[in-house]
Amino acid sequence: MSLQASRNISRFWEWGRKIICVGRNYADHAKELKNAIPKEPVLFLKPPTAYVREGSPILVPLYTTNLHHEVELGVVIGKGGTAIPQSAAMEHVAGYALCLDMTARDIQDECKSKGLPWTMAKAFNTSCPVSEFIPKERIPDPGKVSLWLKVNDQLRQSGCTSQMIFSVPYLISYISDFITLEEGDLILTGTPKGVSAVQEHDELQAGIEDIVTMSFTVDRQDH
Ligand SMILES: CC(=O)CC(=O)C(=O)O
Ligand SMILES: [Mg+2]
Repeated sequence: MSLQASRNISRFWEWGRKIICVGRNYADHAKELKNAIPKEPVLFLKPPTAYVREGSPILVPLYTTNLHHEVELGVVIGKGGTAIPQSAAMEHVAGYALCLDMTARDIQDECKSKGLPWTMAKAFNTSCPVSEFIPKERIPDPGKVSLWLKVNDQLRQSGCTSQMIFSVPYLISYISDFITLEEGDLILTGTPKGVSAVQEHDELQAGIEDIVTMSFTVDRQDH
């Protein structure tokens, strides 16, 4: 198979591209963590080694006792660019994915209090579970879709992307002003309220309306 033929956007997680995450993009979540409502997007990165797919477990790092789920809409970039105007931003979207931004909340709190970056809290292996690729046509308006997440059949998060402070086109334009977006990059757009801790053997299920669902088990890292 030629290199060209092996690069299928519906398997974007295999491409080794950037995962750019937006934090505090829902006022109700910023409030539950006692964070200020941001005036500009709060950004951080995960490496491609953070990806995990259904069938493999989410691993709790040895150094945390408070691993949280954050359900988020992911935007898959189909056409790269720098300084993309908001008016053209949607032309750069190939599709979407349902994502979890797994967060070691105790480590994040410690980093925040020391003024340190969140890398240990956000970027560890398996910190980015993703669903199958959702073609762009299946979500005509990314500003109007509902997301939910259950832990052991109990609903923990339920929100709508209409609650986002910064819209998908705004985020694409804002990010591309200083990080060149490339085909296969993923943008995580932030989480609504309801984040909570998960334990070893928990079953996580999440979905976007009747468009996609996914499930993961939680396991402890063994070394
Ligand atoms: C406080 C956070 O962890 C920010 C974040 O990731 C979010 O989705 O909001
Ligand atoms: Mg998040």
